[in-house]
Amino acid sequence: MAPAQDAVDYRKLYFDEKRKARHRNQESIAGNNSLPSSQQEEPPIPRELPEWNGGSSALKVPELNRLRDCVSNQDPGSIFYKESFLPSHFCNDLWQWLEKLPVAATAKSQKHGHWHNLHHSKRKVAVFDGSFPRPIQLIAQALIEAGIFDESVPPNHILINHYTPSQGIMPHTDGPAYFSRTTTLSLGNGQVLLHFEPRQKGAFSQRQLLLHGGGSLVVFEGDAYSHCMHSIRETDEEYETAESTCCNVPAGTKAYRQERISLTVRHRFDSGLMN
Ligand SMILES: O=C(O)CCC(=O)C(=O)O
Ligand SMILES: [Fe+2]
Repeated sequence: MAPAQDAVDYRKLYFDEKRKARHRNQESIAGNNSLPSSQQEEPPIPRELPEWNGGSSALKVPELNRLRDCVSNQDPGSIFYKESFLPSHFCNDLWQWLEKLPVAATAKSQKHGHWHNLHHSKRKVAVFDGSFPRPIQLIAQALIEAGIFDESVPPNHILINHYTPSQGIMPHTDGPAYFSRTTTLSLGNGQVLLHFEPRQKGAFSQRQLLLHGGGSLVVFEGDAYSHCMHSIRETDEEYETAESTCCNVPAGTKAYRQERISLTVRHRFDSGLMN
């Protein structure tokens, strides 16, 4: 059957984005070469960050098989999931390190690597943009090693969300400021359901994914990135129950909510602005 006129060619989109990113990198390298050397250095990592005691060697992460780890039936290329992607000792060290990140002086003063409370949702967030301290570098390296990120569009932006058991995130898309692939790692002992719903009613089926804590990895791209919104519901219930649209666990599985920290890793096209 001939493809519909308005169907999105994700292969083309992917290669276009890759080409654009490479072009930007080349431009920024060319630009940097003409700067005085004092201005060529990476933006500094804030000195107030806690010490990292979790070791410096590369993380041993499972090999990913994109076909096997793909969980969405509707669009086999768009959602991948791997439980326990990060080693458990690293998750524990990382949780402790993240809890010690400094807190921004005011809700408005967003600062690289500082926690601040979001005004509208009270959720706590911190951002690393452009330059990464050691534990975040280890994660970025592991994601490149696992083939989730290409070196031409490397992870350069990490948004860390700290949720109480009842908190969630409203339906949204991650938008065009980023390369169209989102990777989220989940820490903590609880679980949540991540909901995908089409931006245009009826365009795709709704889907759910149960995100375990303990270093699980979800990657979404393709229609899940561009044509769906994703969200985590707010609830005061002790657990949520997976529905039949859940891609990775049987319907009826309970997802027990607990305090959770997620790290959303992306390639931002104009990364470094926060510094
Ligand atoms: O915490 C999560 O799993 C989702 C976070 C998210 O969607 C975002 O930060 O854009
Ligand atoms: Fe998001």
